[in-house]
Amino acid sequence: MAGAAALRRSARRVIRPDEYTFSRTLQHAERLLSSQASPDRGGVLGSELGLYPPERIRNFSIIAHVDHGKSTLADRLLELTGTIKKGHGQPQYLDKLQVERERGITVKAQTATMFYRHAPDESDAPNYLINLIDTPGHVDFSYEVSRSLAACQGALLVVDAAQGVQAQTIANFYLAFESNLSIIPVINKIDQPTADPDNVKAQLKRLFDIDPSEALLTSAKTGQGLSQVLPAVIERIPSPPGKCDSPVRMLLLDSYYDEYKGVICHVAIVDGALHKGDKIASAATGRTYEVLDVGIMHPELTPTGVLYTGQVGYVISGMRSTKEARIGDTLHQAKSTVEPLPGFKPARHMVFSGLYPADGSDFDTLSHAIEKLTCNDASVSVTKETSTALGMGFRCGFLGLLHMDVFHQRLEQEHGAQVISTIPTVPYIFEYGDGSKVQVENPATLASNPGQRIAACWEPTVIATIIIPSMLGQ
Ligand SMILES: Nc1nc2c(ncn2[C@@H]2O[C@H](COP(=O)(O)OP(=O)(O)OP(=O)(O)O)[C@@H](O)[C@H]2O)c(=O)[nH]1
Repeated sequence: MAGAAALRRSARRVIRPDEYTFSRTLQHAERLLSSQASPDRGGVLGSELGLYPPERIRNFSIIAHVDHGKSTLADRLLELTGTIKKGHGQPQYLDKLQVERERGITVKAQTATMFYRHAPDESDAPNYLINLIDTPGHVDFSYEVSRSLAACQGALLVVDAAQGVQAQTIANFYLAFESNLSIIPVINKIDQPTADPDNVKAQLKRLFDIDPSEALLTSAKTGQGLSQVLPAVIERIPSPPGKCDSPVRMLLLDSYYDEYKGVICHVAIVDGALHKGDKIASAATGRTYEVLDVGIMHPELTPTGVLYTGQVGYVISGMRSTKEARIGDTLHQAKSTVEPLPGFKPARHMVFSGLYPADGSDFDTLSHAIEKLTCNDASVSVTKETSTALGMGFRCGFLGLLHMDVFHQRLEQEHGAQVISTIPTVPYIFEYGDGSKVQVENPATLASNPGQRIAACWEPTVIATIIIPSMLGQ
């Protein structure tokens, strides 16, 4: 235990006259030691999490237009806090899917817990627990963004210093604004020769009424200005609300299926504490489960045995399929009655397409692949359909064309399915002479002779606001 002795020594070296500092530093070292001794119990962080009451927790998202640098900024923050090693050789760490890496886009929101030391505490032990949620920038995935924001009290609004405010900056700003989040503007990529931070500050003032003095100027590439980011998170974003001594109540943010571990739910603990072995119930289905494993994303699944009020982490509770893990559901202590949390707006499917196996005999393989993938992407709707030309297949609803493309690519890459997809269509509503209406997602399902006259037909329209630079408007 030479390492243990060194840790103890380093803990003692930083002892200050202040007793609180002393005990925290020593406790931190002890936790590290116990984790080294029993890594499988979740170690480092098990009982250490108890050192972070809600006032020492910050939960925030990074929101931005696509490619403005969210994932790179997230990498830098993870490095700054020692959550990942510098030069870990895997840029955009939180972009884990192959499709995300190939296309350079974030598709799925990801969470990471960081431990950070913020003045005025004098010890060198971390004194804040910060949960960072990296969200997708493309409009098709705004459903992921709004879900993530429900677990946050604040957001970094990242804007490219050269491109300025773009369409998704506006859409994401309003998502965060409507969720009452504290917004910290971050003007990123100031290293670029065409960067014009003053112009971006003026845009932020004009469009969102953000005081220019609030903007942080950063380069996630060179590291310039990054040291201001986490202090701003701590000083400007409120701590999560919640009652520590109430029975446990948590919001189910996301779920995915792991071949070995089963359904893994991401949760935000709103009230109380959740321990391994606890019995919990779903407010949506009434089913009860035993907590088999619980922990944080640090940045990978790290068992801790417990999660306290205000913390964000994962729970494994023997759910068989992600259909049981309804996103937006409230999980709570079994046998207690609790007020369910508000949940989320359901996903609205904008585009429908038929998916068929390239070889008709592979229907079962495709069916299996779709089932597995929808376990990790609950925003896709799936119904079976049959086409005279293509045989048995599925009609799937997506949030947009990019979402459809990404789903298709994931089916092929992650599940080895060979897929033919039909031309995407939008849902239509037909109204008959008697006033009855029918929504049609697949042209084949519209009765060719319904026995009545079609009085009207509607297709989706959007109410759009077009914002263009004033130069082009003249
Ligand atoms: N010059 C410069 N380039 C940057 C900076 N930050 C990020 N980039 C680059 O900008 C590109 C997009 O960065 P990402 O971090 O993937 O952007 P994102 O906002 O996460 O993109 P999505 O996940 O698709 O929404 C990458 O090529 C980065 O290397 C910066 O501060 N300066």
